[in-house]
Amino acid sequence: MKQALTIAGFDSNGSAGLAADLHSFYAAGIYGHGVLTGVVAENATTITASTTMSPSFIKEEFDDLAEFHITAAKTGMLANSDIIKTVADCYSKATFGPLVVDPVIITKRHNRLLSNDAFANFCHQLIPLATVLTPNFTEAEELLNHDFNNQDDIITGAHQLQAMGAQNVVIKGSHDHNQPLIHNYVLLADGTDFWMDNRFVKTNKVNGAGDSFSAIITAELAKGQPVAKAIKRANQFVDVAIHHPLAVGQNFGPINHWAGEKSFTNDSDSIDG
Ligand SMILES: Nc1ncnc2c1ncn2[C@@H]1O[C@H](COP(=O)(O)OP(=O)(O)OP(=O)(O)O)[C@@H](O)[C@H]1O
Ligand SMILES: Cc1ncc(CO)c(N)n1
Repeated sequence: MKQALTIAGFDSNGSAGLAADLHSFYAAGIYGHGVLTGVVAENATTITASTTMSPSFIKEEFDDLAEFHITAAKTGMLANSDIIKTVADCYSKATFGPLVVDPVIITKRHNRLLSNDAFANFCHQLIPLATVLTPNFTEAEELLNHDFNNQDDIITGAHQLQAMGAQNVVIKGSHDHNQPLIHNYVLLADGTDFWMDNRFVKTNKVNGAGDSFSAIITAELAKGQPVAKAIKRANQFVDVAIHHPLAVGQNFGPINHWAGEKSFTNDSDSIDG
């Protein structure tokens, strides 16, 4: 059985974080393990409280997973510099395969999930471990400390993130309600690149879209798929999952992992590497 690991926080409303990652692993046919870093209490509108696991507890979780044959891992909410240091240290000593780093810095509802004083640790200790780095538009701007004003800025930004140590970079596009498309930019380790343009859907059911995107990349890498194919597969999964919303939550809500799962069985061989 192929096995993957998510190193992430739990979101009480189930739409994001570790729960979304495990839904995604399951949908991709992968067994999922989880190193819990923290918990957020979230209703259908906003996060109301959060707490974190201690570094010693996180280390214990890593130690207990050493006996499993995990072939890819991802990070989600790491919250603070102590957790980043612990995760970077534990991951470097483990043999968990490629690492997808999703910089969970700020949510769509503008809740900050990474403390400001943890940016330096994130950049110096985690980004160099990333097989794939998947910031959203705002996170990429924050990591590089400058705004993107056009597509050339995004391309330059991805190269800068690669120079910081990430092998492959996906900068997820901004969401503009007046624009028909979301432009997601992919820069691969060999210097080749491409855009994934998705039709913008006017919906509030997009919680955990980014977590699920990085989780499906992880699941595909755990199966041994090439990076480009894993990224395209994840993009298709999330796109289908957003186009078939679930009636969960009176306001914001989750993407539909069941619909995403069907996209695997329908045309899993149709994506070029
Ligand atoms: N409204 C939307 N319509 C269509 N696609 C969307 C929409 N929102 C997000 N996506 C897709 O979801 C994927 C994840 O991108 P997004 O920018 O939402 O990540 P994120 O901000 O990290 O998500 P989150 O923090 O909620 O997990 C991308 O492939 C993007 O194209
Ligand atoms: C625990 C957690 N991780 C990530 C996000 C953002 O998707 C969230 N809302 N909660």
